[in-house]
Amino acid sequence: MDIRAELPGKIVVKPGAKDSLPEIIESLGCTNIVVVTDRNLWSMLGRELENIFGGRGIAFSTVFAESADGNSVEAAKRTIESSNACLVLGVGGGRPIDVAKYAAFLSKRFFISFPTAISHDGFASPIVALKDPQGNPLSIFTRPPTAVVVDTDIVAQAPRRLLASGVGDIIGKVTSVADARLAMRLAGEEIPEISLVMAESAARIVLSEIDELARWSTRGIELLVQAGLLAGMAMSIAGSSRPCSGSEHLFSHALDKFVPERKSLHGEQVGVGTIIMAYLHGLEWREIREALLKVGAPTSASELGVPREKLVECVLRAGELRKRFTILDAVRLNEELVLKILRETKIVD
Ligand SMILES: NC(=O)C1=CN([C@@H]2O[C@H](COP(=O)(O)OP(=O)(O)OC[C@H]3O[C@@H](n4cnc5c(N)ncnc54)[C@H](OP(=O)(O)O)[C@@H]3O)[C@@H](O)[C@H]2O)C=CC1
Ligand SMILES: O=C(CO)COP(=O)(O)O
Ligand SMILES: [Zn+2]
Repeated sequence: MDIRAELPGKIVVKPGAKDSLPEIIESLGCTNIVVVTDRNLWSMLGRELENIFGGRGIAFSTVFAESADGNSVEAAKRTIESSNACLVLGVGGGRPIDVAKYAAFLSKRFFISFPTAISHDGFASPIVALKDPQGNPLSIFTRPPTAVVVDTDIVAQAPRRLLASGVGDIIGKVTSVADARLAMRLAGEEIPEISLVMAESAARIVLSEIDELARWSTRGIELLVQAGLLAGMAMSIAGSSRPCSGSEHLFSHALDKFVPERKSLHGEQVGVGTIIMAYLHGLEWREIREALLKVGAPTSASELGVPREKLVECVLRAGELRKRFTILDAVRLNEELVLKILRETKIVD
């Protein structure tokens, strides 16, 4: 099948990578940028970045995106237009990066992704994940980042919970790829093999090196970043999140929609969803559960902070949220069977 894809133009992953930002910005012919971040992260990094940009005559405006919604994107767009910025730099976790990525895309500006934590693979992907007015997932395919710059010194200092969430999101590729292959077999869908192999490889890196990751060593952080880069590029090549988002993500999106009061992170929800969907696929769900336990990611409803009956509802209704063929379209679930699965996989008592 035809492939027509863009990938990130530059990738820098190293300790102190923040110092590479000026040369990358200048290489794009830019001297005036907008930084999209949030107040806490800017209090942590703002002075250093100010010095780095000031020292090279790079002018910048800051936009604080406390939530990833239309208002934040519009505010960022207004600042981009009013300052006639050449480029948008996203600094932070998933929310600021999504707002920066989408505002840059809509304003037709370069976008540099500078994640401060690897809590999922959005830092390296063309995807912006918003919600429609009914709370359904809106997976918007924009463009891959012009550059991905990951300062492993900064990411290594991120709360372990965030990094464990990133591990969960990457492990989810075990079932997202299984769903994609099922869709090709049973629903005649065409998906580039290269994108599936890249997504599978991302999960394999994390699963085969889980003890290194659990130490949160420099090498462990680097492996998580590399897995995220592979996943992001897989989506760029596939032209959608299909290789990296299957039934395990539908479960996560169902939690977002039907349990709005929850406090769990995307990758944490995906990790638990992967246990469930691996069971449905007849895959080795115990390996997945063990890996999540090793990095301290949630493996149960109580750790997600979701009541049992809500969790059952989310499994039963996950398939409603998106027209994307997954294992949920190939099995007939009911409350009793879902409870049996949740008990057998130790997600509920
Ligand atoms: N584009 C994509 O492919 C995807 C996008 N998403 C979107 O991403 C968002 C979820 O992203 P996620 O990262 O899980 O959650 P958040 O963006 O909400 O970040 C979680 C927390 O991480 C904190 N944080 C980030 N970096 C650091 C750091 N280095 N040190 C200390 N705290 C840090 C933030 O703190 P503070 O707020 O105080 O700065 C924030 O409270 C949602 O909007 C979701 O829709 C989800 C999946 C995929
Ligand atoms: O989270 C993602 C990949 O990890 C993006 O997936 P969605 O397209 O389901 O938002
Ligand atoms: Zn994800």
